[in-house]
Amino acid sequence: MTHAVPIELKNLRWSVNNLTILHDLSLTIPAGEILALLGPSGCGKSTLLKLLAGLLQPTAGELWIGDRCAASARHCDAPEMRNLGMVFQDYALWPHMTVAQNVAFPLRMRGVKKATAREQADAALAQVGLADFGDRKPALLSGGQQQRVALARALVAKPAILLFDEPLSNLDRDLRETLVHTMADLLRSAGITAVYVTHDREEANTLADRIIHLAQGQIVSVTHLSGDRNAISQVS
Ligand SMILES: Nc1ncnc2c1ncn2[C@@H]1O[C@H](COP(=O)(O)OP(=O)(O)OP(=O)(O)O)[C@@H](O)[C@H]1O
Repeated sequence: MTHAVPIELKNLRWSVNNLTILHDLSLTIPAGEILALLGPSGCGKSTLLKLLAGLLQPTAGELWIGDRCAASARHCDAPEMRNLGMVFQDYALWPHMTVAQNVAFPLRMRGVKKATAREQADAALAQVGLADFGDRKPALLSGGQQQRVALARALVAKPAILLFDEPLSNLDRDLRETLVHTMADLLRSAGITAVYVTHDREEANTLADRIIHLAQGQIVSVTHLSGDRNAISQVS
């Protein structure tokens, strides 16, 4: 079990070329919550994810991760200081490495010895249902299996936060349905705080504790799914 951390956005703004893309967002994501970000193309979902990851710096406001101000207009903690993992749409696996080497890579980068890293990679692969796939090359795996490898690679370093950018959008519907359940189970049992960007309302409904609906860089409504799964609050 990971030590989950809360995330807090305090009037977080991001502008580029005098254009404000995210408008002073304020939001608290409690430790261990799975939050889905839903909204039309161009509303700012990926931009918000990049601010959380440390790939962009806010123009104004503050981002708090746990009890630390991770970013503001004055400073920005590097991604590797934030104890987070990311899973992308295109898997981003290294083709020249085996599946196990891909999963072990974040551990090797931290100086974990080869044998220990392999053991932990095998355990992470077992978690995502790929126990026997460690010695294969990623190209020999299906899209759904490659995305499981990417998930194992994100989980292996035991991050406090996982960020997902439309991870299932390249897969067919049946696979998406299976994988979304696998992800929800893994995130809940690991107690990870997760932010999950998607276009797919059903996926968000299945996975998330809460859905934030974004439009034109603003939060327009919030749907609470745990407890009363139909409670929707409008944000004026
Ligand atoms: N570096 C940049 N320079 C100029 N405009 C940018 C830059 N990055 C993002 N934008 C603009 O910010 C807006 C939000 O982009 P973002 O990628 O966050 O949207 P999104 O909701 O993730 O869209 P999609 O669902 O299509 O991925 C878009 O209008 C985009 O063109």
